[in-house]
Amino acid sequence: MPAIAPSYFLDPGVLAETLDSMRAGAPLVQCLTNAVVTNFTANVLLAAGASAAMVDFPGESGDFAALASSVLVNLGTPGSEQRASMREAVAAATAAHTPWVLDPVAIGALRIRTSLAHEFAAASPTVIRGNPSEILVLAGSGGGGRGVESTDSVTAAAHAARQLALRTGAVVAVSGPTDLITDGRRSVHVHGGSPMLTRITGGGCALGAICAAFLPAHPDPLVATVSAHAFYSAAATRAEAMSLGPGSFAPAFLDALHLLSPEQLRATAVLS
Ligand SMILES: Nc1ncnc2c1ncn2[C@@H]1O[C@H](COP(=O)(O)OP(=O)(O)OP(=O)(O)O)[C@@H](O)[C@H]1O
Ligand SMILES: Cc1ncsc1CCO
Ligand SMILES: [Mg+2]
Repeated sequence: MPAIAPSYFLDPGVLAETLDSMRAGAPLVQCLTNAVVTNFTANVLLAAGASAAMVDFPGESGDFAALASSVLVNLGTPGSEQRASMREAVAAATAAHTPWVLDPVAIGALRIRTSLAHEFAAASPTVIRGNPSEILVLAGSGGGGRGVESTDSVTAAAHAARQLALRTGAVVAVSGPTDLITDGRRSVHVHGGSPMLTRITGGGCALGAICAAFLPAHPDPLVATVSAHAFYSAAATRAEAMSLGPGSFAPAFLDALHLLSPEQLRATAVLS
């Protein structure tokens, strides 16, 4: 199999329509996410036009997963109570057909989150989103990155991403300078973004929440996930142009998520 699969052509007009329908639907995104990025993630969702609810306690998370538009399960700080909440939310989301996103943060050497990620990957997530090192671990062909950071390239994880997608039935999204989104048969690269997203915390974690926000907006999860990445990248490019460094990038990014129009997304998105 070649390192890079033939690209699937997606009309940029579809990205614009999906952004429009995400905002029109104002999805309620339940986030079970890590303690570092919770506030930033909620702000990113609100700026984009979605709603956020960090309902992550046992006894509540399952009930809420049945009502939410979509769910994010991010393994960044997986304490025992959060692990119980996540299991409850995954079971309820599955029963209620609520789409959900798995972000297997920093798996590899860390035993608890690595086995939890394998458990959840086998529970039919709609999307698995991670950096290249995380995707390689989940596919069974890597040892992990450096904490939450990747030590592998997107190209090095491309084959593993397709295999993981075919095995789990999930759309797999791999982030980096160029993002790769695949369902195992179709692959799309999203260019753009900003290295500033790696100089603030939560650049990848909030992208997982945006993927969850877009899932109810299009029936094809590959199209929804590509639209989410293209939107996020376009906003980051615009924010970088308006900022001096990480400190001013973060609020400029929220502004750009709020201001970016479907027409601007259609005109500036670069896919291959
Ligand atoms: N060099 C780069 N140029 C442009 N965009 C980038 C670059 N590196 C990462 N990105 C973008 O940053 C976002 C986060 O990707 P990254 O791979 O850093 O996630 P992550 O490692 O999971 O982050 P987190 O620390 O939140 O877990 C994505 O939108 C990606 O496209
Ligand atoms: C820094 C950090 N540590 C655990 S989760 C997290 C947020 C970025 O992934
Ligand atoms: Mg990450």
